[in-house]
Amino acid sequence: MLTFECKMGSGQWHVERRSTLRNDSFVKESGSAPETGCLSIAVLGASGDLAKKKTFPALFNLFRQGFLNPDEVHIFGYARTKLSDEELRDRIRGYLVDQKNAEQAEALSKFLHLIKYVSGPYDSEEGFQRLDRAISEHEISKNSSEGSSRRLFYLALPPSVYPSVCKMIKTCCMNKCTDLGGWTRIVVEKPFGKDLESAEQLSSQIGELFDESQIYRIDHYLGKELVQNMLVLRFANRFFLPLWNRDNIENVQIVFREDFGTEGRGGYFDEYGIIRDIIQNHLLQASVSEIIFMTTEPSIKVLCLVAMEKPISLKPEHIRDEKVKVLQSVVPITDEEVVLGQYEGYRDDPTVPDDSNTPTFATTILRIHNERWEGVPFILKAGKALNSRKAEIRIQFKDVPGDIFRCTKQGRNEFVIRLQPSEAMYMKLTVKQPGLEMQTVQSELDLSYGQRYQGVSIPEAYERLILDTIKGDQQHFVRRDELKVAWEIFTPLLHRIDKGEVKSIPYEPGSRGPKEADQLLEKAGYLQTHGYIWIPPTL
Ligand SMILES: NC(=O)C1=CN([C@@H]2O[C@H](COP(=O)(O)OP(=O)(O)OC[C@H]3O[C@@H](n4cnc5c(N)ncnc54)[C@H](OP(=O)(O)O)[C@@H]3O)[C@@H](O)[C@H]2O)C=CC1
Ligand SMILES: O=C1O[C@H](COP(=O)(O)O)[C@@H](O)[C@H](O)[C@H]1O
Repeated sequence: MLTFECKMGSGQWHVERRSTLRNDSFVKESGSAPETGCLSIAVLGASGDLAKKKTFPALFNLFRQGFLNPDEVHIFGYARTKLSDEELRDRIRGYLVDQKNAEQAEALSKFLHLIKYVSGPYDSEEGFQRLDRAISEHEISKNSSEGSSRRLFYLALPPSVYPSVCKMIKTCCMNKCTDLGGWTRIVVEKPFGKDLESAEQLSSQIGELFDESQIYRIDHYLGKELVQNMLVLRFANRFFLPLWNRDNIENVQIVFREDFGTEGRGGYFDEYGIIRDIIQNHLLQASVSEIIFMTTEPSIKVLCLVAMEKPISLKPEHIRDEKVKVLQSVVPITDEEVVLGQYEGYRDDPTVPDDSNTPTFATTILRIHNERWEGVPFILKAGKALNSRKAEIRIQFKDVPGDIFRCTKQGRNEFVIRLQPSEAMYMKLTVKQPGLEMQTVQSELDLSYGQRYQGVSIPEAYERLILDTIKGDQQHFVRRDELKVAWEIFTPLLHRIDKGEVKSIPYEPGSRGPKEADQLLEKAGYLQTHGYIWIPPTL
């Protein structure tokens, strides 16, 4: 159900519930078919941070909402740490649910009973044979015929162990036959490699073991509600079609900000930095293939969805083809269009070297050499320990030609897609200031989800993507060629940073980042609206 609002005579908002307007042709086109049969989900690295904070909570939410049928599903945790089933359950319990919610408490207890833990190393057959036996016992207990059972392996592990783990799965844990629709799929987290060469090497190692259709490279930004809305927004609305090009758009910004630092992940982060952690993946691309690579790199993925041409259909391969094309049109990044920063205090983490140049902030401009986007800067900005937490896409339009109101100084039209928090889309526009005088003022047309879709819970990105992997829908995952082009764009810059040729400028935690980044934006043509700020409406 969706909620719709209408303004009543009293000036009160009345919230009306109507059935969701579902377009079944979309479901058919996207190629996912319903599947049934025994489902075993193995979370490898179950003792870790991602597993407890994201993977198990997403599985629990799917279970609670009826997407994981207790008559078919079993969940296995696997890691080296020695734990009993009960100890694993105790570790994750607090992350799954609001303990005071009685309704959820009952579901929680049922969910936890579906979880079994197997301990073993990542590079020896013995542990994986035990995992296979545990899975087989479950399949037998459910009377599942061999050919229909489904096995999903979620690698919540550091990428360094992906090759050996994939080899062990292939040797010991594959679904024995697939003649009744059964399958084995692998979900892989980001970062998938450190540069073009290492990513390609990893792709080849895994590619020798699994078909692309079995690999799901996750980028959880592709699972965010408003990222998923991009195609609909762009291609189902007459408003946008004629405007979405270099004739009307001055610049595009894709921004990721966090108001906290690396918080205990300093060792990992220092090896990768903000470009590999956020920009090269989340902000840039928007999907790659059936080993499921769960990557969390939002910038590149988001850029693809903003800049790509209309796909010939909604089939995952058609969408991913368009994404690859737009990435292939990105020209090499120049050092003049990059500002790096590192927050003061970052090196206090004992796992970070005292002389680290690793950026915790970066603004970089990408230029797309094609008919639609020539001359339009795509500004990708990501930073940790800044003054706010948000992720958004900001499309700034050109000034109105022959402006009789002389209002350009107040601000340009902007279309903003707020991915998080407080999901929203709003259009900043100039209107007449209400009153007797003819004065203009900045205002907005606002679609705030919290207000517009009251009572509709927006799924977590991981929930949606795990469900897609179960359904076999690869649309929102990263295909190998997409990953390759994404690395091609950033590898030369990353190598220059690694060699210390591009320096990170210190910035104060809780600030906007280095002032040089704002100067770069201004140079690129971004005009900030002064004296106006959008405030998410409260109910
Ligand atoms: N944490 C997060 O918020 C996010 C993480 N990711 C990605 O998800 C994956 C897992 O991340 P996260 O859970 O934070 O990682 P952790 O460091 O918590 O590692 C997960 C588990 O892997 C095992 N492990 C850790 N280091 C090694 C090693 N060097 N060799 C072998 N096994 C090791 C440990 O289990 P044991 O010792 O018991 O075997 C650990 O519990 C990574 O690829 C990460 O980049 C992506 C997005 C967000
Ligand atoms: O992939 C990652 O994403 C998180 C931010 O995810 P979000 O969904 O909370 O926006 C980021 O903190 C982390 O550094 C990165 O690895």
